[in-house]
Amino acid sequence: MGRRGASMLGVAEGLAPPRRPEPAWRVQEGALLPQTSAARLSEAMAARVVALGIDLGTTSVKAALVEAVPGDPTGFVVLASCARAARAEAAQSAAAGPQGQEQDVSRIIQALNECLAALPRQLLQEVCGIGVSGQMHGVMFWKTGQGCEWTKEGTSPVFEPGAVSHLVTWQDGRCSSEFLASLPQPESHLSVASGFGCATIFWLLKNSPEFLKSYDAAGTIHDYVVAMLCGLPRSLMCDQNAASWGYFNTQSQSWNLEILRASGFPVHVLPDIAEAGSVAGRTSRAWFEIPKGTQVGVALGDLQASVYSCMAERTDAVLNISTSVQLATSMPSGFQPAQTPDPAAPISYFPYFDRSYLAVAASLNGGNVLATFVHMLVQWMADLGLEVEESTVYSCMIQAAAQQRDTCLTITPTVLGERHLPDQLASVTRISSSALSLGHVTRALCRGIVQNLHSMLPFQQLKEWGVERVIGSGSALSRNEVLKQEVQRAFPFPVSFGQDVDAAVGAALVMLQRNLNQRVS
Ligand SMILES: Nc1ncnc2c1ncn2[C@@H]1O[C@H](COP(=O)(O)OP(=O)(O)OP(=O)(O)O)[C@@H](O)[C@H]1O
Ligand SMILES: O=C(CO)[C@@H](O)[C@H](O)[C@H](O)[C@H](O)CO
Repeated sequence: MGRRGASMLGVAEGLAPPRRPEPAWRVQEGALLPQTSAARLSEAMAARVVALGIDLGTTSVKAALVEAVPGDPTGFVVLASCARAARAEAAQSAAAGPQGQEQDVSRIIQALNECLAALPRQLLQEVCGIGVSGQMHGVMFWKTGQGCEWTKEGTSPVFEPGAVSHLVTWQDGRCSSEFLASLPQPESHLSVASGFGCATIFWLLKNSPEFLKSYDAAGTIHDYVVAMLCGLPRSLMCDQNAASWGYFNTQSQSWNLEILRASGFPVHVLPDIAEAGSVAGRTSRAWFEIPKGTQVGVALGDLQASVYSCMAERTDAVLNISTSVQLATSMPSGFQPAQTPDPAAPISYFPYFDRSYLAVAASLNGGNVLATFVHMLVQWMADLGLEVEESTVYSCMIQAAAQQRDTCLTITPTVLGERHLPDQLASVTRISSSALSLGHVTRALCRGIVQNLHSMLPFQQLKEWGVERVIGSGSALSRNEVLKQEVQRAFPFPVSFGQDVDAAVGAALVMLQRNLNQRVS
């Protein structure tokens, strides 16, 4: 993979993220680093290479310190990791109404700071690259030059958000079907849904034009963090995130500027585009114990970063269940999606690395459905005068469902609708008086999440595409035995379960590989 052309910013020396990344920089001599002499290779490998990966998720922030171990079968080791609940839901905005979903950026950065503070200080000093990923589709705004303030937390230098808006997340439902239908047709293979950055900006343009005048930069939450760490003069975004905003053409790697301008869209806030896997800049100051001048990668989509962390073979599919669900497999090299968006299609083609694509069934309804059920129970209990911790509810319901191996209760769990069927909400059928226990309901919810995914991408279809194995990731899956059982029951393949800091590890791996490539070239 070389330079992509003048329109791409921040593309440094060629990084070659492999299509099947797990053994990427496990040195399979010659395969990945063909011009490298054995002497230079062993010299490079002798030095310790540690990268920090960060994932700014919807529910939690995660950080992982990952070291390259060339002799190890996996090629890397996670030295330390940390996750912190963000608890960032902002109060309902009057303009957006109950469909709005916004998060408070200060809380997300606070959770990030807590994660960094919990990692071993000495290892942070050794970090040679920082990779960041996060919740795709969402948008936040800031004022260039005033996006943050640097301060100290204890003895550690940290930044705190300055002139920033809330983050309007991918779960935001303010753009109704009618509103979306009123927008111009994008020149892209991806259609535009509520919660996509450009749809949200169009909505703000129509409903809160004054709000937009307060800011001159926009990005995802992870683009914001990269911009603050590096002190970037303009916001910078990779094609993975740009595609998830809508009105971005992945073939020409450019925004649909003419279409957007013609509709009065504030194109000046759109980020510049960089190649996924390239370096956005270097830290402009020391951050915690990480030295000033450390390379920071352009922020990646959480979907792509999770897949990167665990898809090892061409015949693998990745099932990630965290707040939402994604089932992804890679398309053959050279694949190009049809250039017309199809809003009714349940499968999307998202850009991966090196101009390749992932075929993805991206369901909006995953762990968040279980979280909604838990909130409902906790609220009902409070209404009944009882107090119970959410974590207690999770463990009791998972235990109850583990003992309830089957159920006739059927739950279609689409409380958020789906992007291809926004108005089809959840339903419960086949309710009998003997199937109302906590175990029945939880089993039916977990089964429903998996069955809903199956309705979007029938698992047999994966077989036809040559998939032989499914790798499960995401903490809603790793923490829930019943969900794992339902996954194993539904897939006609062996399923292996990975780690729950997957996207953070994936983001770190991209930086590690880049660093190793630089050392040996
Ligand atoms: N105590 C618990 N036991 C089991 N599952 C839990 C528990 N607490 C939360 N969960 C599940 O984990 C989900 C959150 O997963 P995770 O922390 O991976 O989210 P996230 O990384 O922010 O998501 P995303 O990457 O999609 O943005 C919740 O939606 C819920 O279903
Ligand atoms: O789950 C998410 C954020 O926590 C999303 O970013 C998903 O990754 C995304 O919705 C999906 O992967 C693709 O649309």
